[in-house]
Amino acid sequence: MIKSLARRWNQYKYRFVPWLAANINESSPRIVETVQLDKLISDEDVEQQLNILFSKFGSNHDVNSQAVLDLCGFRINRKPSLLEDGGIGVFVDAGLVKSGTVVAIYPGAVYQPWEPVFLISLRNSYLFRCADSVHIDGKDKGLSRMMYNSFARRDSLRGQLMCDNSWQTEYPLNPLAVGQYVNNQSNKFSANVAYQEFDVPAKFPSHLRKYIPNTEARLHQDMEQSMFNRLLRMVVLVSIRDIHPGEELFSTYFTIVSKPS
Ligand SMILES: C[S@@+](CC[C@H](N)C(=O)[O-])C[C@H]1O[C@@H](n2cnc3c(N)ncnc32)[C@H](O)[C@@H]1O
Repeated sequence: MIKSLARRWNQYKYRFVPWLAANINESSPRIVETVQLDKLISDEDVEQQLNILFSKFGSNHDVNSQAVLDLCGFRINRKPSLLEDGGIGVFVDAGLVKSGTVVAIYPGAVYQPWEPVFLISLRNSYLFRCADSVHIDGKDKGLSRMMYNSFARRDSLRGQLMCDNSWQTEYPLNPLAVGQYVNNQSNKFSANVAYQEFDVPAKFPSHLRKYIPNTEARLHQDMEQSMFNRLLRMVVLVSIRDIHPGEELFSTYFTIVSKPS
C-alpha cells in the first residue's frame, strides 16, 4: 500500500511545486505515458528551429523580434495576464503561431538533481522542475539573478558571455526568452503550449550560444568539463495548436507520467 502510494506520488511531476500545492484542485494535469514520449516535436526539429532563428539574431531586441516575425510568423510580448490575479503573462501580439512551433524558451540557471536548490527556492515561483529533477531557476531578481550572472561570467571566454543574460531585463536580446512568465491554464483558458525538455547538443554552433538564455550552475568543481563537450538542458515551450494574435499563452504546470521507467 505504502509502496503503491509512493509510486503514484513519484509519477507526479510538479513543474512549479509551491503554487501547485496550493492550487492543485484547479489544475488539470497533462498526462503522458513516458517522459521520452512527451515530445511534441523531435529534438532535431527543436535544434533546427533554434539554429535557424539564432543565426538571424543581432545585438538588438527590436531587430531580433522582427527576425522572429519574419522567420516564424509571430511576435510575443509580456503584459498583464487575462487571469484575475495572474500577474504578468505572455501574449502573441502579432502574426500566427502554427501548431508545433517553438514559441518561447524557459530561461535561467540549470541545477542538476544533486545540486542544492533550497536557498534559491525560497519565495521563488519561477523554479521549474524537469522530469529528471533537473531544476531551472527563471527568477530574474535577487539571489537568483546574482547566481545566474556569476555562473555566466565564470563560463565567459575572453570576456565574451557564452549565454544570454539579457532575459533578466525588460528587452531580452532573445525575444523568446520569456517562458518563465507563461501562466498555468485555468477553467476559462485551456493550455495552448507545452513544455518540452531539450538537451543542447555539443555540436550546437558555439557562436550562437550567446543567444541561449541558460547556463549551468555547476556548483561542484568535480563536475567541471569543457563547456563544448557536455549537453546543456533547455526547456522550450511548443504550441499544441495554432495560436492567434491577442491570445495569451497558457501551459500546464504539472504532468503525470503514467508509465514511469
Ligand atoms: C512562473 S510564474 C508565471 C508568471 C507570473 N504570472 C508573474 O507575473 O510573474 C508562476 C506564478 O504565476 C501565477 N499564476 C500562474 N498561473 C496562474 C493561474 N492560472 N491563476 C492565477 N495565478 C497564476 C502564480 O502566482 C504563480 O506562482
